[in-house]
Amino acid sequence: MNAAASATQGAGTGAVIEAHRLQRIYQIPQGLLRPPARLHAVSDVSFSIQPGKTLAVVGESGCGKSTLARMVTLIEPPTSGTLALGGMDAVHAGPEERRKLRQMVQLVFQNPYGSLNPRKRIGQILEALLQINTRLGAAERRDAARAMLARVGLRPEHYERYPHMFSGGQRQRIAIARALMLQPRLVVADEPVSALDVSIQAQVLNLLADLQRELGLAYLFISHDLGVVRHIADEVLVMYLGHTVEHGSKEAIFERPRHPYTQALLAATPGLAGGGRRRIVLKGELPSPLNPPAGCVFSTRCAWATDRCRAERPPQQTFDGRQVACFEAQNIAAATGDEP
Ligand SMILES: Nc1ncnc2c1ncn2[C@@H]1O[C@H](COP(=O)(O)OP(=O)(O)OP(=O)(O)O)[C@@H](O)[C@H]1O
Repeated sequence: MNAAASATQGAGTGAVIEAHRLQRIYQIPQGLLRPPARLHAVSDVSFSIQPGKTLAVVGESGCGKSTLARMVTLIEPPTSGTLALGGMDAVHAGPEERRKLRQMVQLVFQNPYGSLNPRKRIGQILEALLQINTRLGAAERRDAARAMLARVGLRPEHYERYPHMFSGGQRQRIAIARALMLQPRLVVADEPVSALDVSIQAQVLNLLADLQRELGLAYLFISHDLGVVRHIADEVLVMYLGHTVEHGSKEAIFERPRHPYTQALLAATPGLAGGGRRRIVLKGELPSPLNPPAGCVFSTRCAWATDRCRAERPPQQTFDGRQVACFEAQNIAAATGDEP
């Protein structure tokens, strides 16, 4: 399939986003005498999200989650691969199409304070988006901003206040309000609750779930916290060193993880280790993406790795109702008495 044909496939499936074999390589300067090194931040990641559904992307720091978020929100182009938003090709879009695409997908960050102008009142911050992107008059913009504040659980008087006058949870509500002002279809939430107290986390997650139900939003939810992901995800994509190692329904991933890395992540999360499942403890450091292992990228830390794993990269295969990139998945399941 050529790039343009592949990028419009979301139109037929009804998916809000369809990403196919996304890759992002950074060129890292090595001084005057050596050519730049190639850092594979994201390699060959594919997924789609339907309206009203949440795909969570999980993995350790440095595995490429934020790079993926920047590609999906059109901040950075992929080095290769295709991306369609609402059935429109987002990689080859012209300026007018890009404007439409940018409204279709919005980003919520971990630390909203950094992105809220401290000198602007909340009402101004929300209205500015409408002023730039719509033809609404001043009164309509004001009504829309007030309505959005109410929708995210803030009070009308908050309209006149400045960002520093809010708590962390309230600021995240403002960031969500701002993300929704232009009626996006996809919200990319990059660690949206990691900076909040646990009790506040639950409130913000409930708000996101309510808004998703009301508005039919698709979420790409990026988190290293599997406890949070278990509450919000429909599907989970596990990344390691830029690669998808496992991708499936929340139930498949949490109840019967098949990749040793997913198993290790779950084992490391209190309360999620799972009944009689064998604990797999991660050994060693995350390798440098500038010098990734040959073969399976997880092979240097995997207790099950064979010579083949160290030499050959495992392709994604369907096993027990999910995609998993592991030559040994079946053997591990058999050895641990956990066969499908
Ligand atoms: N602009 C850039 N230039 C060069 N390398 C980059 C750039 N952005 C990210 N990287 C590298 O790409 C890899 C993936 O980074 P990324 O920030 O996407 O990971 P992450 O999973 O989001 O981590 P974290 O949770 O710490 O943000 C890392 O090795 C990082 O150093």
